[in-house]
Amino acid sequence: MIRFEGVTKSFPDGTVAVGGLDLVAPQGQITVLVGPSGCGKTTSLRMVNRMITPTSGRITVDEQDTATMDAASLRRGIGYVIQHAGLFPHRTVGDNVATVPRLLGWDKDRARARSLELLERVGLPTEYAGRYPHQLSGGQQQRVGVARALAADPPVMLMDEPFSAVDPIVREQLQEEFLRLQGELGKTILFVTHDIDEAVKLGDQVAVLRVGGTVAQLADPGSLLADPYDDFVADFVGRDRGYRGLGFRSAPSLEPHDEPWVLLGDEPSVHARGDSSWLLVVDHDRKPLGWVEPGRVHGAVAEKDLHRGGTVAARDGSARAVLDSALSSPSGRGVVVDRDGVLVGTVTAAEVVAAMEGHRGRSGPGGTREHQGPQEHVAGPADDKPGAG
Ligand SMILES: Nc1ncnc2c1ncn2[C@@H]1O[C@H](COP(=O)(O)OP(=O)(O)OP(=O)(O)O)[C@@H](O)[C@H]1O
Repeated sequence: MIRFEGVTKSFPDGTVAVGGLDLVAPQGQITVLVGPSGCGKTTSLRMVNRMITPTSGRITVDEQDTATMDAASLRRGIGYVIQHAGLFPHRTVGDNVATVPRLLGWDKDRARARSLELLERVGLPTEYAGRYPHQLSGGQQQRVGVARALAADPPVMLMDEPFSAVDPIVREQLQEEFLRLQGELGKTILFVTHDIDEAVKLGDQVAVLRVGGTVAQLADPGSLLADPYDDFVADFVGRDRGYRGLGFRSAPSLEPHDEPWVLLGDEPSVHARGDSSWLLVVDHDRKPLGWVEPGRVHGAVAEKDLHRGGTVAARDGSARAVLDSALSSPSGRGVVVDRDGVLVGTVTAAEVVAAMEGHRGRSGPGGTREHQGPQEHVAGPADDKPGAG
């Protein structure tokens, strides 16, 4: 656990980068610091491993006051990942990953074995151990950066915009893999980003900071999108937050309809066509492949006949995924599958919305108000807030 208690940082030129930060990053969770440029995210992060010394206040890591610890050993016990990975250019990838284990006195063979294990873990071929950083793509370098931070198995990780310097597709892959890895490792992570979408995707909790380095709101991602504390947070969280917030609500319980289907390679029989101008195509495991217009298919259904635009939603997935499957389906019927990807049936957007409205009627508007407010306590009544309601 990382705890900030009334932490401030003023630089000699008078800039107050952090103006009294109170925040707890709980054990085994990802806490994201997000906010506009210059709001003190990086400064806050770097005070944890004492690359920057706080002006006042206290930071503890697992209840130990960092100010009383030896700075070098504090840093060795904390994984640190930065934008552009910050790899040593003249050291091989393997040696980069082995940096902290070697500093900790591990022998060469053990450090090397650990290095190879970690490269595999972050999805890189072990042959890359012999390469130099410039021989890797940006995304691969970031993976090495993560491997290096994990090398000595630190319980705490600080990550400063680690995925910002790569293109959106690679970034998404890195985020997915990071979440998978965290699912296995359960580190206590403080993660800095300026990208609210990244924050709500990765954070167990998200702290939105104001310029001056104070917490405007600390909340889980679903609550942040459903109930921003004030106009600043609402603006920062951005447009489409109602729709994006559905990503954090479970799919409403509704019974999908049986959907007629045809096997790829078979001819659509009159029975399979049903009344619709669209027919669902599945494989031998009854996993959906796409939709066809039976009137345009001559003979057996072939790959080239398939419309693949529709998304597929897991029955126990998010409300957003189920609604999207209906909205993206050419037939207007969203495909719902079970955990193995096997067809369960279809739902329409109107049915999904009706089910969500029914649920809202039972639970009241606005979702939860837990986790709201600037510093971990419930803020004043909603009516007092500018722009509330
Ligand atoms: N060494 C320094 N001397 C003076 N001011 C500094 C110093 N380092 C940072 N600052 C100022 O402190 C404030 C916070 O900087 P910080 O880098 O923590 O912000 P940030 O939220 O990480 O920003 P960004 O998203 O743009 O990286 C900024 O106004 C910055 O200019």
